[in-house]
Amino acid sequence: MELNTIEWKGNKLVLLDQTALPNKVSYIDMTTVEEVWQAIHSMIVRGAPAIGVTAAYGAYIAVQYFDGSVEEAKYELKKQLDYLATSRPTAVNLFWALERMGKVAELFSGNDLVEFQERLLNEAIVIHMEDIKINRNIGEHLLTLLEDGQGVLTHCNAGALATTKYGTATSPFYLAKEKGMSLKVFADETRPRFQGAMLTSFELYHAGIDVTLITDNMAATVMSQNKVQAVIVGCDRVAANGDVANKIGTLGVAILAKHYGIPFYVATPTPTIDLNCATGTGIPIEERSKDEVLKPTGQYIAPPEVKVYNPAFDVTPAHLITAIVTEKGIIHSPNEEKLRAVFK
Ligand SMILES: CSC[C@H]1O[C@H](OP(=O)(O)O)[C@H](O)[C@@H]1O
Repeated sequence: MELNTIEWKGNKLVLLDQTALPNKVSYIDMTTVEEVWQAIHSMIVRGAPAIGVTAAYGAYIAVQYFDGSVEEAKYELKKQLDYLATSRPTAVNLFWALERMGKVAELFSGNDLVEFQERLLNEAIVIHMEDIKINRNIGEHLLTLLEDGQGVLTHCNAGALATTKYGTATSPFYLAKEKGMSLKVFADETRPRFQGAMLTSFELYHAGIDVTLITDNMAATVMSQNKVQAVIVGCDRVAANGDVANKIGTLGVAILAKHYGIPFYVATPTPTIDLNCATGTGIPIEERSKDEVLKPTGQYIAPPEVKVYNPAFDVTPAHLITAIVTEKGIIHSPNEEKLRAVFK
């Protein structure tokens, strides 16, 4: 089943509605910047790389039909970049992509509005195409750390649905299948939004990849039963010292992996590394609505009035991470010196 998370079709952005999966495969056209903002905020599109690519197209859409001078278009774009930056706070790819779009405008010195608009669309398409290459390269590097027949646990969805193809944490699973290797994937369901159940098990099953869905509280047991030889997760922001923000529950999985002596790998596109953020304590952690916890499937599972704490991400300290794997290579025992070297 070919699923296009994000597609630029002629003159509009088409997004796969990830809130409807796995029961319905449906697509939504994005023709205004407000629709793009809402799609990111409501998680119609989610996953750090996918958010970045979507925001880049959103920046173009914001001035796609603008009528006025280039200077006025630049002013409008700046306003809309700031607006898109409020859609979600944790995945740094959002801000990285918006900054790239802003740079195109800053460097544009012409007076031709159509050329200005074309430059912006072209940058969004470049960011989109780069994402596909980045993910495949991450998969190639991760595959060197795995052996045929191994069990690999993943948390949340850092899959093709969180990116524009292959995924980051799931990239080695797709490449292994291409190469005739077989990996056994254990996908945590990942409460409270169930990205592992609704998205990871869905995409891997339909790709013919051996995937077993487990509840979050089964991770310790499958590790204790030697079913897992590696853990691979995605990330939303890596701090300069190697601390990693990822979906809530990742920290617990990392602690379990350390306890059982299982390598814990973080699949990391370099745009997700934020050297301006010194440590994990500086990463803004999104808190989402109490209803995501109270009503996971529409029915209350607890008293509606009860207090709820719903941080969407947690931070795994660098010392629990065996390696951060980027499209440029493998960073064993990550630290600031090694992360900064990636950009030299
Ligand atoms: C490669 S996707 C990174 C990351 O994004 C997901 O969060 P969300 O579904 O809330 O956007 C999850 O943390 C993934 O690991």
